[in-house]
Amino acid sequence: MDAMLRLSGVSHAYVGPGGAALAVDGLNLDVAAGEFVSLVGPSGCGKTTILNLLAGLIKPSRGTVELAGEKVSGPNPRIGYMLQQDYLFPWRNIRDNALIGFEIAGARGPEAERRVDRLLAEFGLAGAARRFPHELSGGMRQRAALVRTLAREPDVLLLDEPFSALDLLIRLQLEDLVWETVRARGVTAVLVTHDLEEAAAMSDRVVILDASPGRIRTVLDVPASIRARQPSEARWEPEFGPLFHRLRGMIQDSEGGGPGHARGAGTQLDSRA
Ligand SMILES: Nc1ncnc2c1ncn2[C@@H]1O[C@H](COP(=O)(O)OP(=O)(O)OP(=O)(O)O)[C@@H](O)[C@H]1O
Repeated sequence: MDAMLRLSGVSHAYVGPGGAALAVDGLNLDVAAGEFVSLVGPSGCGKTTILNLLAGLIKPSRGTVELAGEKVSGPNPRIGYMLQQDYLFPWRNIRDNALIGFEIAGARGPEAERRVDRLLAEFGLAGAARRFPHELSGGMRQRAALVRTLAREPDVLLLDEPFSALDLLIRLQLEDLVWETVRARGVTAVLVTHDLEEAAAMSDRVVILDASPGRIRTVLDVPASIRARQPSEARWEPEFGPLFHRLRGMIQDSEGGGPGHARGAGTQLDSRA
């Protein structure tokens, strides 16, 4: 299958007063159309930098980033980006927040409004359409942010820890919602997360990055039985436990530690998550 996203020999260095620091080093990665890939690795290993490169928000110091065979040279409406914070405008109601992308593109009209209203209903937000962000729960705000991102029908969804600020139950609901949405629409997704369970339950493949600078240590294929189930159900599959333990072992290796290096329950990569 042709790659929807392709990173070829990509390196990125941030230049500061102390000189240049390499955040991503010679990365090669293909993500097929409709595939769901997670990036995991120790804090500072370059995960967000990789998403920003894919989004065209920063340019690689070396190598190329391609979207459907075309070089990414700046932000592209075919790519939607969702972050841990919802970044909803507090002075706009939920519906008007969701329509902002169309307004910026000069494309707000009856068709755009119909599309947003449909998505708001699908995401259980029809009754909240005229409410303002401060009147909603964190989970509802993230759903509203998701509606805003999906309204322009992106081919690619980049997700940078979008669930990490939410309570566990809300997080599980949103994982299912995002998973179902991208599967149903054939969207290509790249998720950055510190939650290994989340990565294993949502993805087709998990990319494990080395401590620093960003290099791929290994890529783990998720078994078909897990991929076939929505994330909340996938966790009950017999193969899930062994997969999780393999993933945790690889992460400990990538951090340069052995079994004694495990932290807490071992599902999170750092204390922030
Ligand atoms: N704007 C920037 N200027 C300078 N250095 C930066 C900048 N952004 C990130 N870095 C550095 O690049 C490296 C990779 O950062 P990045 O945020 O991509 O890692 P990460 O894996 O997403 O980290 P975390 O898991 O903590 O979010 C880190 O050493 C970080 O300090």
